[in-house]
Amino acid sequence: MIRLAANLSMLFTEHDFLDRFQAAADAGFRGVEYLFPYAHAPEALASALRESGVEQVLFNMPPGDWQAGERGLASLPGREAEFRDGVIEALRYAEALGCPRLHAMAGRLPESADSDTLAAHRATYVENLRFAAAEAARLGREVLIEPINTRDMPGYFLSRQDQAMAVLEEVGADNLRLQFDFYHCQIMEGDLIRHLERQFSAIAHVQIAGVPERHEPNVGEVHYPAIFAQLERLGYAGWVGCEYRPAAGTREGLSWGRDYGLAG
Ligand SMILES: O=C(O)[C@@H](O)C(=O)CO
Ligand SMILES: [Mg+2]
Repeated sequence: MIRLAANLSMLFTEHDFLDRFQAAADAGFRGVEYLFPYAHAPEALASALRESGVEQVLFNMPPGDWQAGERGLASLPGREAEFRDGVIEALRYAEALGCPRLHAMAGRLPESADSDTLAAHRATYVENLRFAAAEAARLGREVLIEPINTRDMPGYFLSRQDQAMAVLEEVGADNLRLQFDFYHCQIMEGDLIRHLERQFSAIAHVQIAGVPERHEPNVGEVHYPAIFAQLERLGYAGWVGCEYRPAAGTREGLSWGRDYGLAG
């Protein structure tokens, strides 16, 4: 069964952040995800979850200075202490929100990156992910890594599926898993169903959006009904994060999800 989660960083932005939980529930979503919870007290978020009856399915660890263009810390040499503090802070929120999985963003390479820079990022990434996975395991949580397309995020360290699979293997932690975002994979590599099949056992969460505009999933070059059918055939039991920017209003664009329980 396809279970849809609303990404509250992109959907329902017509509402104040804490009101988006109820708006998502009213539209038929049973789960929510978003980039970052840290601007709000965990108690306020927990009460928004409780009152709306939706589950918190995912959020991201602190990403460094987002306004300054940072996109995660996990692979950044010299920022290990900050990354590790962020892991502890994210786990504190995960406990308060009952959230089972956390995304650790990798960060960007400098423009001048050479092979030594790449090797240093890779070594830092592996060590930091080992730390994050061990801390998360003590609390029964998962840590996810997500390849992101370098057109939207130039220089992002983790951009390809085989790179992510090699990192998962090298870290070797059962609770370190893959966040498979069909939008990013289509832009970087295509061949979505074959990637899904090959990586299925590593996948803990998937996300969708239309390509190339990142609007509703029924607009653009990806045929999501075939992907949903394949997820069902494979027995996918996780959530499908709806991480797209509505072309007009959020509610106005939900008709694509009628077959999956949305009030479009
Ligand atoms: O795909 C994305 O953009 C997100 O899942 C994310 O976590 C980083 O922006
Ligand atoms: Mg994503």
